[in-house]
Amino acid sequence: MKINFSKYHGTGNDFIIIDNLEGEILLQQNQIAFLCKRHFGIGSDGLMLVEKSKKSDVKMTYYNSDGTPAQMCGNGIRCFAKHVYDNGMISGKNFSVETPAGEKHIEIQTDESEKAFLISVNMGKAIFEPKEIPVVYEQEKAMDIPFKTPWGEVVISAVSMGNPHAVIEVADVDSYPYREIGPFIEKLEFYPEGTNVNFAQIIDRKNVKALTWERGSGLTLACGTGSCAVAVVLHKKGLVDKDVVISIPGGRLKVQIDDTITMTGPAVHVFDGQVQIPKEG
Ligand SMILES: N[C@@H](CCC[C@H](N)C(=O)O)C(=O)O
Repeated sequence: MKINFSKYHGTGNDFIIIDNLEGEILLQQNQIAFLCKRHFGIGSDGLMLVEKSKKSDVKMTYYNSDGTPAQMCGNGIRCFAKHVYDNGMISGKNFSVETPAGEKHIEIQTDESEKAFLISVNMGKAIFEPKEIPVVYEQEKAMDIPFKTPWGEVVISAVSMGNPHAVIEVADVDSYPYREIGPFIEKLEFYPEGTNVNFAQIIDRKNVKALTWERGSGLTLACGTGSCAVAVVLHKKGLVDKDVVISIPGGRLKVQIDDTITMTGPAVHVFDGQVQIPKEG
């Protein structure tokens, strides 16, 4: 079977987007993993299907590069929003997207030439209840929990942005052993569904440098939900303001904390193509 796809990135977090408004495309885990595989497939951090929604304007179904589903993707939803907007699948610059993490609201911000193109997503509320993240923890909030690792003690704050996150404050992201500690924390039994792992270095009250080891995708150049998780955890601890710029290897994301959290950043269309899908199994 051959299918059409589009390739996007949001601050270097890259995605394959496939239109499935007719519901004819059913991809197995190994097929998604093949498409996302660098050097062998198209290559991406994740894959999204555009689907019909009964309650919102459109529905986003998201998969990590290993083919596992995830509830939400912050960079992904901006790319998804640009795709459905540019291809006339929705009308207007404000619309809603159904995700497994609830309905998200999009605002496309353009100048008249449509050259300056930013997308804001209302990401909803951050979730701190241990059972809802989920983490195995009996107290009210799983903040500042120490864990022993082969590379020394690591202190984690757990939060959900619709998907699970660990936030670890570090003195210097670049020299931190994130390649070892990321996959170790991702698979801790403390997170029964696994977790995304964010390393955060506070620059000042409005700027944080961060890096994310993503559940199901590994090290990426950016993570939108991870950037929100970093901002909200550091704000809760009184360390940063309500408006924070998160600098990640692929660019910068603006996070505004209010009753709900708004994330703003770019989305870039890279190319379109057609690909032969390998057999299931
Ligand atoms: N890249 C994403 C998050 C994608 C999902 C994540 N790996 C998970 O399994 O929860 C983002 O920009 O938020």
